[in-house]
Amino acid sequence: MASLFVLVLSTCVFASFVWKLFREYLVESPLDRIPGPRPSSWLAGNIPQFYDKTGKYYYQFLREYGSVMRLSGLLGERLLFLHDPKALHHIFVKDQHIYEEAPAFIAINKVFFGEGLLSTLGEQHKKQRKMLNPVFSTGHMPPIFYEVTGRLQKAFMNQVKNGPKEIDMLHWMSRTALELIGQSGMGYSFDSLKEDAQSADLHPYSRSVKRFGGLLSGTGTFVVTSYILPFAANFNYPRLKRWVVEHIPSQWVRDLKEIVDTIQATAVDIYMTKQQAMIEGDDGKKDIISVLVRANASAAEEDRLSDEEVFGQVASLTFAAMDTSSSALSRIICLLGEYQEIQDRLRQELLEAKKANHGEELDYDQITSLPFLDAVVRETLRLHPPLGIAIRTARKDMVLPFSKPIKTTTGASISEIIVPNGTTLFASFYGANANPDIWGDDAHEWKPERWLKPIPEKVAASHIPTIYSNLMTFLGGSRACIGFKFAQLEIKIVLFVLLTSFKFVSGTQKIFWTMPGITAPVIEGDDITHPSLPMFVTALDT
Ligand code: HEM
Repeated sequence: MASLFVLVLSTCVFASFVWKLFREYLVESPLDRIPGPRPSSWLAGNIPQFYDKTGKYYYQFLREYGSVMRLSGLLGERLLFLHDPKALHHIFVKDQHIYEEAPAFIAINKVFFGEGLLSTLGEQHKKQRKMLNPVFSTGHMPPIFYEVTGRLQKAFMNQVKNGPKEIDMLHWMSRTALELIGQSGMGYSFDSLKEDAQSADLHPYSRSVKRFGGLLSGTGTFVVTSYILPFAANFNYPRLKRWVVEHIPSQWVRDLKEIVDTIQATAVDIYMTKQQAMIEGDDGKKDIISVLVRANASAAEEDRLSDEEVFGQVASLTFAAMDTSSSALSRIICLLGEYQEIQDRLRQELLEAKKANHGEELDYDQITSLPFLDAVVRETLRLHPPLGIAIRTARKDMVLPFSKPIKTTTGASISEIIVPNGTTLFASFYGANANPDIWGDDAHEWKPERWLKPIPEKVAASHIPTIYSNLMTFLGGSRACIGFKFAQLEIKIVLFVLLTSFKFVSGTQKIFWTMPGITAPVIEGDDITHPSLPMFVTALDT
């Protein structure tokens, strides 16, 4: 019986390939009749020369992801890489309703996180943002942030009280980020942040999310993520779906199922606790989901989210907040380990602010007004965006204009490009944030002090889709990061607490940062599915 289902499933997948190829190659697009240059091959080796002046981002991207790209090209996908500001403005702002989230991503998110912001499109997504935007602007977070970071500080102190020690910063930043979103987002504790907790003691959610990226990357999983998951996400017979999944004889499928189950079970647990608290009249909690549940209960009928949609936000927010913030924090501390003079200057600013505040923790206004802390955070998020790309799919034949002509591999100069319906577009945040045409010749250097001066006129005039400092790090337009203020505050408070107590020095091993997905540090020679960032930590004499 199980093999019959596998056979039916494979036939459906095969039929969908054939239909795709037929649609791409045999059905004429109106754009085919328009004369004009277009890449001779949408895939092949032309990607770096054609779309990337710097080369750096795409070469690494292709090295780590190249086989997936080639396979998707063979299957008839059209892929377009770009970072031109005008083109990006069209994709994420002007014509954002045409350039939608790639179907495979929406499907993966739906399977794993339910009906939250990460997996909805169009009017449903708009409705969810309308309900959630005010919830995020309430800014009650500092006290709980300090409670969590206080535990982190204690855990570090216990480890280094007898002298400097090499500590995996990524491990600790991930645990801290999860506990921060758990406590301030859901009023839920994922991690006690005890220093002696072993991997097996961590919350199952934490272990599951860590395995999620690794299991879903690589050529082997490409067909599943691009074709089977979209099919599964829209197959609305949950019992049958579960039965099929349980009978597929594959360890990989069993692992994925376990991850989905853990993420969903955690979200259910959190959501049910909230509902119960509401019933019992405990409605004073200020975490994001409690505020959302209350706002939803009193919203007009047409604006109200369903239970599935509120529940979907729990898993979506936890996932969206965890690895992004911990990646950003790890990168900043890694750079401060390399640039000791910048670490000293930053520490001095933080210690002076603490002293001026009589040794007390800084409130929201105080911490957000520290100029050098802000400069270090901005510069790191500019040059090293935790998420390197946004992927969109054109839902109509379009023509995409460039701000200045670019050369094709055949040597022709073009100032716009034809984008047929179905083309997948990869927008490079790194390419846009470090574009020398906008940021100047030192665009690729990490220089926090650039933020202490007025930003170049060209930056302000670039019209990059943005909600943060003319950078694409948190994107712009209707799908921009809803947690960008939360993330900045969290990063600043963790840095404040750690740098006023400890000194950080680079570890002995060489580190490189992976690029597709959320960037993560890996020791050179280690498997990229096991990221880590060992650094020497010393307690300060204060
Ligand atoms: C440094 C940390 C962070 C970075 C760099 C970041 C970046 C981004 C980016 C680039 C997107 C758009 C992705 C796309 O559409 O392709 C996004 C979306 C999102 N982020 Fe963040 N994020 C961060 C932290 C957070 C935090 C802390 C939260 C929650 C508290 C959060 C919640 C979300 C949500 C829910 C979305 C989906 C928004 C939508 O589709 O309407 N993020 N983030």
